[in-house]
Amino acid sequence: MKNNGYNLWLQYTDIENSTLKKKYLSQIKNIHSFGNSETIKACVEELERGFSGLFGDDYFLDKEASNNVLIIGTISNLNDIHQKNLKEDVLQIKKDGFIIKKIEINGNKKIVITAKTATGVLYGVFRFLRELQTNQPIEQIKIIDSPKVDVRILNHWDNLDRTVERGYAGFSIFDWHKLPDFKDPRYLDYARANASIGINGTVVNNVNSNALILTPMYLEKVKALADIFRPYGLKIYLTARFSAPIEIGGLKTADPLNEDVKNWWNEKVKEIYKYIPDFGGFLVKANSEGQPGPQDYDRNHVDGANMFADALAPFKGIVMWRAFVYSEHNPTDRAKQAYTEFVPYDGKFKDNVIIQVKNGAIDFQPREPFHPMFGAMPNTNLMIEFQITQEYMGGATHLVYQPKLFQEVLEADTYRKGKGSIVAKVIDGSLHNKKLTGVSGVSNIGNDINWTGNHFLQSNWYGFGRLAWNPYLDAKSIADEWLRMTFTNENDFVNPIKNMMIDSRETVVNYMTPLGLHHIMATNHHYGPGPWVGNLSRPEWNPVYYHKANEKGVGFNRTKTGSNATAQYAPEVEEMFNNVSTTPEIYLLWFHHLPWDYKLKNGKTLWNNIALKYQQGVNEAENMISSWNLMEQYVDESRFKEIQMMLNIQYKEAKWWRDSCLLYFQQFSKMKLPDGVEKPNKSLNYFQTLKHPYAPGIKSQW
Ligand SMILES: CO[C@H]1[C@H](O)[C@@H](O)[C@H](O)O[C@@H]1C(=O)O
Repeated sequence: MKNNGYNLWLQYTDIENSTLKKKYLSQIKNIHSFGNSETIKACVEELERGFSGLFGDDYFLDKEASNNVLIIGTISNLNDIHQKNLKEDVLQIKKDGFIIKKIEINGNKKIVITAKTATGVLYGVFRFLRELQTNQPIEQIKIIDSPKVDVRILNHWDNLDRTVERGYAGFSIFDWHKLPDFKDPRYLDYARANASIGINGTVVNNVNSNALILTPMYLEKVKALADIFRPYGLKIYLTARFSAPIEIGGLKTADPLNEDVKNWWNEKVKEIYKYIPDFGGFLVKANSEGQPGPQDYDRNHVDGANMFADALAPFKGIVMWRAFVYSEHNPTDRAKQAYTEFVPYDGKFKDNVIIQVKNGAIDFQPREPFHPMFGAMPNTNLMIEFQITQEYMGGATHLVYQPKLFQEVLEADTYRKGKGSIVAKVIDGSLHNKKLTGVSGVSNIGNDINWTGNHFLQSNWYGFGRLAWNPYLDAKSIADEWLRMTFTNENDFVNPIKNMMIDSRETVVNYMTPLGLHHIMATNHHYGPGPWVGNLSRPEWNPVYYHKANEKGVGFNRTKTGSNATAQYAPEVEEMFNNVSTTPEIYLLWFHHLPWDYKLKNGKTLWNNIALKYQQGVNEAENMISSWNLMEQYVDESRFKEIQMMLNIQYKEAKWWRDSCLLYFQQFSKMKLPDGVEKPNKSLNYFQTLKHPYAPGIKSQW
């Protein structure tokens, strides 16, 4: 049968190593489950699904067996003897954490999967299945693991008409037209996939929000989804359009300090909780890119966020208030606006507000320095937002393994409480002892059969979830797990392809935006190169705003002699970025405008370095094809070929990037290309923005 990738990393294919399979089977003779909640039922179903796949025809349960059995249930539902045995271990788990442990009671061996909550048990079940999928020994199994972050959430930029803003994997999986009556089985698989990596929340509609989602007709539909997701520990959240009281409430204003407006939201929230008693709360994009917000009424973000917080607090709901704000009021440097608008209000937001900050201060570039807001608001809850979908990284066509990018950000040192104050500590709340923490990711999921448009980009959904659970994990080991579960345990496949994935992030930086260049993608749709003049309606929608190339040089001076964005970092970081010789070269042109003949550490000119990086990126994209071509024997035909075709497009487009950027910048540098860099193919009209025939992922017209 063709493998169409629908089963993601939950392939549960027959374990190839027959000795290992036998060993597993001898230790799992029966499943004893305790408790009968929907979640515990889901645990048993998942185990059965997993076992029948992994063990194939050899799978059968011996209903009589009491030795070598699997015990499933929350700790309070297990019998006394089990509870006693696990007393010490239970002290180590937090929140939805779990224990998987081999124990022996009266000569009977058991593997216990338990937790304080049923959702924790489910996480343990998926973890146990992962151990089998990746062929780990289970004789002495003892795994105790807890999430380090509270809210681990996907943000779907899905519109009610099923288009997906910046989505490249088809239409939205949420079929609002057929809901609530038609419950697509895919909703359940979506919940399973999320639960398997510990994702516990989802915002099902776009931050560029449509107020209709808050009307009864839509709330019925949202409720249907919530009911399907609930057993999997997946909470539903919605975006709240700030002007909803006017649009669907008939009020004349949405002023957050107006009593009628407050009452309207209070009532609306009550209504939502009638449909969905465990509703998670709101995500709000306000006063950004034309969205309505409190500033329309001369109020500030605190006024706006706290209004929602008050309405949600009685139900324990939260408000994720986005810090991605920029507007024409800040013409010198868009990178500074979020910090300027939020940091002065530190400590003013209510406890159930969490400020959602993109990983960098501009916008999900292939590489950005960490956002200066991380660590700068010690008295405010603050979460990180990553973009799993690849708005600025070739849509779903380019293989870019993003956990490497996520890890780079999480490991960056903010120095806010001295050396070692890394972003991960801000995010898990340990740096400033935060009560509410979160990690969000803009989903790359659509209704394509393989969910993410490209088989390999499933790893970004997977890796996002793993890092949200534990922001200290290593991207390489995540890739290892994912490859084994998704394809095969053959080391001759896993090792080279893992390296290919790990290197893919630097490759995309090389062929798109080396040495700190950024936002030079084609204007509006952001697919392909476009360093030339783009959308003129606003300066910061124009790539020339970001690279500032002229005869004298290239780069954005953000030091104290320029926009002074560096001043938004802790003094140690500020100093490092202000000084060109201590700025890591990967961020050079992010912070400095430098002459074309400026010498880098390798003694070569800036121009030559730029050119060589573009070439390197192309070479690496070509090498990905050769690495993949050696793997035919390990992968089913359909996935092998689909990936191969994608890699060929990526290589073609890497050349497109190299040629257009070098030809464009050469007009200013007026320097020759160094040896080793292929001559751009001038016959193509490169200085034109790609007119995409159907423009996937275009911005919606709100
Ligand atoms: C949802 O809108 C998006 C917009 O499409 C995108 O180009 C930009 O990256 O960010 C916005 C945001 O994050 O709000």
